[in-house]
Amino acid sequence: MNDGGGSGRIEAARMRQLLRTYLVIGSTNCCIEPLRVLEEALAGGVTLVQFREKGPGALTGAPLRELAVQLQGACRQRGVPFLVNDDVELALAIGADGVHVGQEDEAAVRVRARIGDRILGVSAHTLAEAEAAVRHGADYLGIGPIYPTASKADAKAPQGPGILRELRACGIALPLVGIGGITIESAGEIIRAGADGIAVISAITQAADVREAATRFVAGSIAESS
Ligand SMILES: Cc1ncc(COP(=O)(O)OP(=O)(O)O)c(N)n1
Ligand SMILES: Cc1ncsc1CCOP(=O)(O)O
Ligand SMILES: [Mg+2]
Repeated sequence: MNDGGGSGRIEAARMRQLLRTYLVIGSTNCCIEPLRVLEEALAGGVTLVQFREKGPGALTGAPLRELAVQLQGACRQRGVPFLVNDDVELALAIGADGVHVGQEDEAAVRVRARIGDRILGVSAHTLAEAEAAVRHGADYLGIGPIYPTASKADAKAPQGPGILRELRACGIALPLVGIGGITIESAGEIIRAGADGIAVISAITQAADVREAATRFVAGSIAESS
């Protein structure tokens, strides 16, 4: 399953649906067992999952692969696509539904050649980066950080929702997801600014009640789209 719904690249309309409540998760983001956090978030209705194992204490080697396979299995049980951040080798090895790469990672045009029709997400911070990613075969763009974040040590300066309005005004039509410091309270503004969804790490993974937090994001997303 890459949830393109069969052979060929995923349709933009389907990609927009998947981006509505996009969980990004790694062991360093979780206060309890990552599988338990993911299962609670899936029960709350998250629509897409990215495995992002980065930062101090991040797993490597066999333990990293084992966690990836474990989390992917939980997503498969719920029919939610599972993407891998940065590591194209790992994504291909475990049969993930796609990858997300940034401007400092393997070039999007080469990743597209390696992954075939699987989902390809690319980070963009400027119109030029967004236009290049579109040319190079991205299925969606990750835009941010929108707000300050403690989950990415090397994050660029927060841009605010205005970057989303700018990209849309300049003709970027690809599915967009906002990321960076997004909370339940700020999610609506991200959608109104032009994003198709929101990507979240800490507001879900570090919530006192993960399922409830995910549920509130999903409910907010539905309300914004109605
Ligand atoms: C959905 C989404 N958007 C942006 C990012 C950031 O990717 P990148 O710039 O490559 O930084 P790292 O996440 O690799 O530190 C993302 N991972 N997901
Ligand atoms: C991976 C990434 N890319 C830009 S900001 C960020 C971290 C988002 O984490 P949080 O939702 O906890 O701010
Ligand atoms: Mg990256």
